[in-house]
Amino acid sequence: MRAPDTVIDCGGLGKRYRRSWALRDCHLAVPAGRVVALVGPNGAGKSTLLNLAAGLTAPSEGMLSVLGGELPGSPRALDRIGFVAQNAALYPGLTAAELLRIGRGLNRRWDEARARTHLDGLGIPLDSRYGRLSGGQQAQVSLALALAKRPELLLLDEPLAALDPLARHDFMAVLLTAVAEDGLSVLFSSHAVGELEQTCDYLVVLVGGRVQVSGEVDDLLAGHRMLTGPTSEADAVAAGLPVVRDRRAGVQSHLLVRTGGADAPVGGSWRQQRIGLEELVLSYLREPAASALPGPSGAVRRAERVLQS
Ligand SMILES: Nc1ncnc2c1ncn2[C@@H]1O[C@H](COP(=O)(O)OP(=O)(O)OP(=O)(O)O)[C@@H](O)[C@H]1O
Repeated sequence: MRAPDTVIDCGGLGKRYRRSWALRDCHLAVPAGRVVALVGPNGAGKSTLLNLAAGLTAPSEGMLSVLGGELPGSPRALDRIGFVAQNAALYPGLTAAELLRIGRGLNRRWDEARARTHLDGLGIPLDSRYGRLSGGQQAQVSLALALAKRPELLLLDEPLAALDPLARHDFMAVLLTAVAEDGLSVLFSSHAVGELEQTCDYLVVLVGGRVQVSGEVDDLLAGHRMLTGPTSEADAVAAGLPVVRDRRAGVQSHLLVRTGGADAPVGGSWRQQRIGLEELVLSYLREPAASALPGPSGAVRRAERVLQS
């Protein structure tokens, strides 16, 4: 089977719970082979999007497909997707070994040796009851179960939320090893924006149920500049550029602008520098009206990939 170009495609996707919309008019084309961070404030719709991709709930409007055209929840999608829900509460009275046995019975593809090696390597005893393990160990058992399916796409809903820094590090190390070995794609929601730059290579920011930012991390970082200069000239500079965030601090102003990759066309007393992913994400979250979505260049790149394949 040919590997898909995209792992999540949606257009005009909406999900309504009674009168309120959890997601509205979402358009995404997430390329395969990426570790994708899904970021946004509480209630932005992250879990809703992950649940839709896992096939646990159905869209109210629009279209959503996974793994290059599969219907979420269909047998072909279920076989190829691993999902760890938010606060994944596995049966607390069962041991890790018993959970593995259940997984083996429920999945057509099941790599038990991999799961055992994973848990052995972290010193997690297979005969411990899940409910007696620490939060970090429970997260590792959930990850081991999800990876034992050898999924092509792994969906993780806030996997790091309850973990201390060391446990987060261990969790991401196991995940990134699996990504390197299997080439699987990962979509994980997270509030830990400070840690994303080391772990993800694609970013989706959801705000108020809509996609505010989506793109390759490298492109996003290359495509923004922080401009610093005299407030007396800030209006004139801002007028000619797509400004994401405008901060006036006395005589000096800071403008975060989208440049599309090149330096911004400013000189004189203005300095410009690149920013890190955390600052970029926080700037967009503080300015919900700003957006950075794939324009024609993204569409061209996708079209080129299709033509080359
Ligand atoms: N089953 C449900 N019934 C009714 N409303 C729901 C349901 N699930 C989610 N919602 C609503 O949909 C919106 C999006 O919720 P969702 O859980 O997807 O956000 P989130 O980004 O994952 O939030 P958090 O970061 O707090 O986990 C919220 O307003 C929430 O109250």
